[in-house]
Amino acid sequence: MIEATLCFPLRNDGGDADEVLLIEKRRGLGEGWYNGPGGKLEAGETPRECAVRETREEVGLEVTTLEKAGELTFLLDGEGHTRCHVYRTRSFAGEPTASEEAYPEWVPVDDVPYDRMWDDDHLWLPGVLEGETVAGEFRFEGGEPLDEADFVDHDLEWDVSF
Ligand SMILES: Nc1nc2c([nH]c(=O)n2[C@H]2C[C@H](O)[C@@H](COP(=O)(O)OP(=O)(O)OP(=O)(O)O)O2)c(=O)[nH]1
Repeated sequence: MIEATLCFPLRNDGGDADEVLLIEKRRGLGEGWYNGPGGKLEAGETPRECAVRETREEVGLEVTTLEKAGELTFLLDGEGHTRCHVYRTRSFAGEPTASEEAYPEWVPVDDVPYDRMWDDDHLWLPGVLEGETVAGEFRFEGGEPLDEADFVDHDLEWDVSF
């Protein structure tokens, strides 16, 4: 199974609302959709190290003090395809900048463009952005690539400890 990560940097907008740093993905799986910075683990890397590296590579932000918020398993045609470790953080240095892989954008947490994201994201990302923890299993059907398969059903468990 592919091991991958997602990282959701959060900041206060100066009032009483929060914003999340999303990327518009410019290539690879999920191209053209919004997501958090993230990607696949490299050899010898921990999920946390991967989330830090991918966020640096994709948007130039140095994130620290990552809080584990989720563990998501994506199944394709009944077989484990990707396990994704989800983090959030309010600690980072630098300014988001575009890369070959991603255009970054601060988005109000109440205005996340779920219609331009993976079909399952509206089920778990709102809770993650509110500070909850989640374990989820998401079943897709229709063959590779995963981002062209149909999302068919899911199980979610909230308030899990990692
Ligand atoms: N939000 C969300 N992210 C997902 C879903 N499924 C899924 O694989 N992802 C994430 C996990 C990874 O962060 C990312 C895919 O990995 P990636 O960005 O490295 O893929 P890629 O094909 O572009 O790989 P690369 O060439 O850059 O190595 O998509 C999903 O249903 N929702």
